[in-house]
Amino acid sequence: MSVHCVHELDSVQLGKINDLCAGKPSRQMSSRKIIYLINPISGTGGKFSLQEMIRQKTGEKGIAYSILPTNAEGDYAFLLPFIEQTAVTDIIVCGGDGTVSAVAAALAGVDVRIGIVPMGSGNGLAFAAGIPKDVERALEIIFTANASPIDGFLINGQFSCMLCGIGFDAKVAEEFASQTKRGFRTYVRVTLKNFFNARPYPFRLRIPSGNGQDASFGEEAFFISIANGNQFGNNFTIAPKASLHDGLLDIVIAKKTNQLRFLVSVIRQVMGGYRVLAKPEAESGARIKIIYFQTPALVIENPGHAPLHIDGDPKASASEFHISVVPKAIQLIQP
Ligand SMILES: Nc1ncnc2c1ncn2[C@@H]1O[C@H](COP(=O)(O)OP(=O)(O)OP(=O)(O)O)[C@@H](O)[C@H]1O
Repeated sequence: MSVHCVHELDSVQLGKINDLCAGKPSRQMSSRKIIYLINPISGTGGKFSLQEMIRQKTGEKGIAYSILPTNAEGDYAFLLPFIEQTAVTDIIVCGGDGTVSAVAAALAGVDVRIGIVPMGSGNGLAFAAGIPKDVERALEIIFTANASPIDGFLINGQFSCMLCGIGFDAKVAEEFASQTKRGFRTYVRVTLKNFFNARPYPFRLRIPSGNGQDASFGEEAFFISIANGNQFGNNFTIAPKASLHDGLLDIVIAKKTNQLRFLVSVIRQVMGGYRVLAKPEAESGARIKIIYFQTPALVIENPGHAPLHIDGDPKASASEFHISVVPKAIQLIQP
């Protein structure tokens, strides 16, 4: 297979991937061909032993494979020619949500299986799908489990597969991205630091109804989460009723209140204490501190220019966000 549009790959990497695609499976070989993408900086652990385990386990299964590094730009379009000519059957992301998100964005709608070996700081999509952090068990799922479709969504044309946030959690994501050390502890430290300075932002939401009678309401809030998966990561389930494949987005609005109530209401939400509202607009002026509802699409006006993150990575914000679900966007290997 000759390859173009692969400026991210050096000649050694290109050689590896061409060998993988050119090789014909022997009688003992599986018909699967896997590309593992390893993020060298995600999470806290070194990735040397991971590479060793991948080599050992994938070799034992008789599956042809290649291991490549991820790239800081999050550009994975170079994978398409390999997949579209059906040579490569599986792309396995060894990294966190940011890496999964960038790979999924490039491969949405493409006929390829995507697997995850959770090696990030939060691993929200992997945990929402029931993929364990233990590398050996995660690899076993890749070898034995089926792939099934999960939704994604678009926010102002940018793809997300797990969760976007506008406001407080985006501020945390922004500061986290500039830390030299990643991992869970860094998340906790940065979250606590920002918590005491958290401030509400003004928002206006419009929820299309399909019959021309859109619901609309304004709200001051610390953050709005738009969730396809159920969590921020680390099993912190901000959208406890979310399903990865129901064609709906779970929207969580943490309304303006004092810092203590903000904390208590978020904890209550994580514990499943707030029900999903059929008419969220009816609750906007009420005492309830978390508004939780489900919708396939919505528009959020953001006049206070609250910051945005997409799947944990900070992104440029906007004064208005148009958000809609993309049903069955990717094929995820999951237990
Ligand atoms: N080869 C690379 N060199 C430097 N940075 C990289 C490389 N590949 C990816 N990145 C960066 O890694 C970041 C994404 O990391 P990732 O989301 O996988 O891990 P994490 O943030 O530790 O975990 P999580 O998102 O689960 O909290 C992106 O900012 C991306 O630019």
